Amino acid sequence: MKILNVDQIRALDQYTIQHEPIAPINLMERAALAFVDWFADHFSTSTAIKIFCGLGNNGGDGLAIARLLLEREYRIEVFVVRYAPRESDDFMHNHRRLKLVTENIRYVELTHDIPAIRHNEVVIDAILGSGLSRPADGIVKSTVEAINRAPATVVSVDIASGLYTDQPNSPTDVIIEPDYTVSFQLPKLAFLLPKNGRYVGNWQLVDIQLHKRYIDTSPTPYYFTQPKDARLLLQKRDRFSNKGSFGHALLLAGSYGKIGAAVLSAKACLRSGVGLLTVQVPQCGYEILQTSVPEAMCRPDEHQRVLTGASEVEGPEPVDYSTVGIGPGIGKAPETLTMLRSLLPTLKKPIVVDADALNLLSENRDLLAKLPINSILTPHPKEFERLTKKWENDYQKLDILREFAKKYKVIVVLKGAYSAVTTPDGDIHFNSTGNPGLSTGGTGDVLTGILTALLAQGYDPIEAAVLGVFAHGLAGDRAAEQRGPIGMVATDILDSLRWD
Ligand SMILES: NC(=O)C1=CN([C@@H]2O[C@H](COP(=O)(O)OP(=O)(O)OC[C@H]3O[C@@H](n4cnc5c(N)ncnc54)[C@H](OP(=O)(O)O)[C@@H]3O)[C@@H](O)[C@H]2O)[C@@H](O)CC1
Ligand SMILES: Nc1ncnc2c1ncn2[C@@H]1O[C@H](COP(=O)(O)OP(=O)(O)O)[C@@H](O)[C@H]1O
Ligand SMILES: [K+]
Repeated sequence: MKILNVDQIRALDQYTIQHEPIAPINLMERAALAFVDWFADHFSTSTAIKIFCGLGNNGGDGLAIARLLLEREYRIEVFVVRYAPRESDDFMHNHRRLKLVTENIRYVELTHDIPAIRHNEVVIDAILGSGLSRPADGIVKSTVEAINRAPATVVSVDIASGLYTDQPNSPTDVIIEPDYTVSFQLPKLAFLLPKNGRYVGNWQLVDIQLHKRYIDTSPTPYYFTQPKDARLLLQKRDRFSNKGSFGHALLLAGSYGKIGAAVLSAKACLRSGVGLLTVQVPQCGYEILQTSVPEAMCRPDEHQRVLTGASEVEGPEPVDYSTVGIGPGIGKAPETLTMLRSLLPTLKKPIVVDADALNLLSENRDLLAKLPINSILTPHPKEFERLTKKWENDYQKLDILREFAKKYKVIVVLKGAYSAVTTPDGDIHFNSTGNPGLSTGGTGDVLTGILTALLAQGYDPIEAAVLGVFAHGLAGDRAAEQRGPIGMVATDILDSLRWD
């Protein structure tokens, strides 16, 4: 699914009006109806509702929503925040229509016009939408502050008033902090960025049938991976396949005290369809790995506690494996750095690089240029900051991500809520699956195993990253259903992985 910018959203609106065709006021009615259908599924008619409307089209939506809720016998009070003399045409139209059915419309011009809001009420925030062009001030600011102070449940229409759709807010901006955002048709970039969490709440999309042709032909670097996008990437297994058909992966993982990382990665790799797996662990991990992951072959490193790359056991050279996954639990011993230094230039195919392998790269940046093209790097934000630099805001972070992926011709999976899969072309695919239950040790090791398995099977590296990150989050969502987000652990994700 594409994520469009605010100018494209406006143009999409106009395109739909011209080419469907549909009168602007009817498109607004459709949006209001979609909102009200959602609202009716979440709140009963006994709910006391205060709707705050601005003077643009977001306010117009609010007025139409007010009328439709009245038709459904909700108890509503409407407040128009009169911050300017100008009103949009569709606002005026809906204002007239609402006045025909209720006299209960009040106007907020001064702070003493702002009503008291009680805890069992629901506030619908339709003050400012995607047309925000400057920070909220004056009576808008005072109203937003009053709503934020109130103990009520807040539902924002399209986007929280005061939040920019696709540019950074300043830390001093006053913005609605909703419980829910019900937005129209396409996700907004602002919803996916960590710093905006409290200005978005639980966000939902409602379909208002904006014109598909415009969406399909609009260029954008931003995507939001949906189940159907992921399903399209999944390769079917041939009836006459054998284990040789699905690659032989090499995992370099674990160090003394962190053999669990190697075990989790290995299990995830096997649960993601790899044909054969060899794991190289320090000698101290040999028995652990052979016992807990009998499906994997184990090549003990000649070092007792850390990886050096050398082994007394004969085996293929790393370059001869279908792919290599390196990093989970490896630590940063000098011997391990030496291994990385000699290994990287020998590899020809994309690999997966995670955890301390990334930290070693940050401390030895010359090695970045040695990464095979289209390798997948999976940093969490701290690891990514070490690889690059501190960012001032989430938008700058996206620019840094893109620059890095382009410069080193790698795919970067910046992990977290809505993990951002960034391609060497500068596209960013935000993941839609996963939950805070994944914020627990070992879940990243599972992801490394999954991605290594997909590369070994011959998946295109970008597709492997998008699909693997999606499947990992989905397994996390299944685990959270079973165990709850607090009780779940990385092993539960392994048990929940499914590829159908
Ligand atoms: N395609 C879709 O998705 C559809 C979208 N629809 C709806 O339309 C909404 C967008 O409507 P919109 O463009 O009229 O913008 P909105 O934010 O209501 O108001 C802009 C006005 O506010 C002003 N203004 C700006 N900042 C301000 C501030 N801080 N304090 C005070 N004023 C401020 C600004 O002033 P200006 O910049 O012109 O000086 C302008 O006059 C969208 O969010 C959705 O709800 C649906 O109805 C149908 C389908
Ligand atoms: N709040 C969250 N929502 C969705 N996914 C999350 C969230 N927190 C963490 N994750 C996911 O969990 C994994 C954590 O990886 P990482 O930080 O490397 O953990 P570890 O190194 O302990 O295994 C990543 O895939 C990340 O996207
Ligand atoms: K709003």
